[in-house]
Amino acid sequence: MATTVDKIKDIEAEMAKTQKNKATSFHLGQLKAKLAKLKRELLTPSSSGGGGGAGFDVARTGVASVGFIGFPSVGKSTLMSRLTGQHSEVAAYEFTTLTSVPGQVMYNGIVVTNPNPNTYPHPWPVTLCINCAPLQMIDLPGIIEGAKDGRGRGRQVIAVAKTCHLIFIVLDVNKPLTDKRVIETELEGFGIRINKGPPNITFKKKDKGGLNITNTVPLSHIDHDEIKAVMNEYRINSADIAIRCDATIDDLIDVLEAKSRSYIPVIYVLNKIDAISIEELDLLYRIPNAVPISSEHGWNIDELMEAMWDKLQLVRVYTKPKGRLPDYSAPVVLRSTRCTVEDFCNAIHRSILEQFKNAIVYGKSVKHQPQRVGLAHELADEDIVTIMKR
Ligand SMILES: Nc1nc2c(ncn2[C@@H]2O[C@H](COP(=O)(O)OP(=O)(O)OP(=O)(O)O)[C@@H](O)[C@H]2O)c(=O)[nH]1
Ligand SMILES: [K+]
Ligand SMILES: [Mg+2]
Repeated sequence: MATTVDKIKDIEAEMAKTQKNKATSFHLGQLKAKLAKLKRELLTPSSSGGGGGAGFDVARTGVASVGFIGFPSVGKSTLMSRLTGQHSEVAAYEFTTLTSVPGQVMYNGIVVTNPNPNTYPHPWPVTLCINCAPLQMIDLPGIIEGAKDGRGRGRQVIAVAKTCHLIFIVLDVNKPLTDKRVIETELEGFGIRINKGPPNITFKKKDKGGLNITNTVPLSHIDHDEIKAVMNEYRINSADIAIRCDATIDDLIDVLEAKSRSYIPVIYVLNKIDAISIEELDLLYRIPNAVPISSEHGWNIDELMEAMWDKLQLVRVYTKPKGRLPDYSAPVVLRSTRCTVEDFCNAIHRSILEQFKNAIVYGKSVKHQPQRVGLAHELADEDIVTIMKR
């Protein structure tokens, strides 16, 4: 019996020899959908095509975790030791790291809360926040091309990265830059979408009425035939599909496969810049979302930390006990997708909700300084909050 990998190869071969035009678009849509389903099968651990074997996942600590992905010997473990002080074996030979190694870094973002009372929305003096947030770093074994299809232990490695809040794709600047594309393809093949959000497509299944496809922008990549072919392949006969971006067939499939897709920010960590010239370094600075560093020499690590903080989009909220100054020593750190007053209360202690009356907020999330808000109010970075009890 043909394995899932074989079936995938067959479909890919057929797609390669099928020219894209009006007459073939239905067929191509069908093939793409088939391919997506087979790939999902491959990623489901219990499937026959699956790699099996123990995973590398680790207990999560801190407010967010950052996974290190890269080819062997690009310097992931050197970076890990540099950032966290956590020892992770470093050596010149490939596959030195054999399992996941977690460590913690305290992001020491210094927050100047009141540089100018006229422009800053609260009346307290300049204060520094030192320990801003504990972040978990996860050093991982090196992967090789074909990892997503089961080569080496790449699948387990990428599976850990898929549950992280940020991925460092670590590259050796002495190696060809095409490595970047290879790693991206590995992650994409595993359902990870890099530095982008879900496509702006809404999709609602219905019991009857057929397919109702609307688009608010012209579609230059797909026609309705292709969309129908994909839906047909997913056995969806009736649905409202509203497309609000110039979507591709892959975007549509991502929406249908939403459960197995993860949208994760990535920083390209371009390591070993100690081995190149200034002219070469200038070129590296043109690559978007990249930070050139030297793990070994500790060069540009601060810039990497800042880029990490920006990408994580964490929200620091300071508590202000009634009648006292805000406590800047230890912010409550929330993720930007879950940063309501209710999330804030839960992060402190569950029991707070039982006595909650309202919250008094100073900061960027409110129009008036201060403003009384309820549980559903979304907080912003550096807000100051007093919880009023009943
Ligand atoms: N010149 C230079 N060498 C580095 C740098 N960082 C790491 N190395 C060297 O690169 C080699 C591999 O480093 P590791 O940290 O073990 O690389 P890794 O990516 O963890 O490797 P695996 O665990 O095998 O995947 C070692 O010889 C390091 O000393 C750097 O910034 N500059
Ligand atoms: K190594
Ligand atoms: Mg290593």
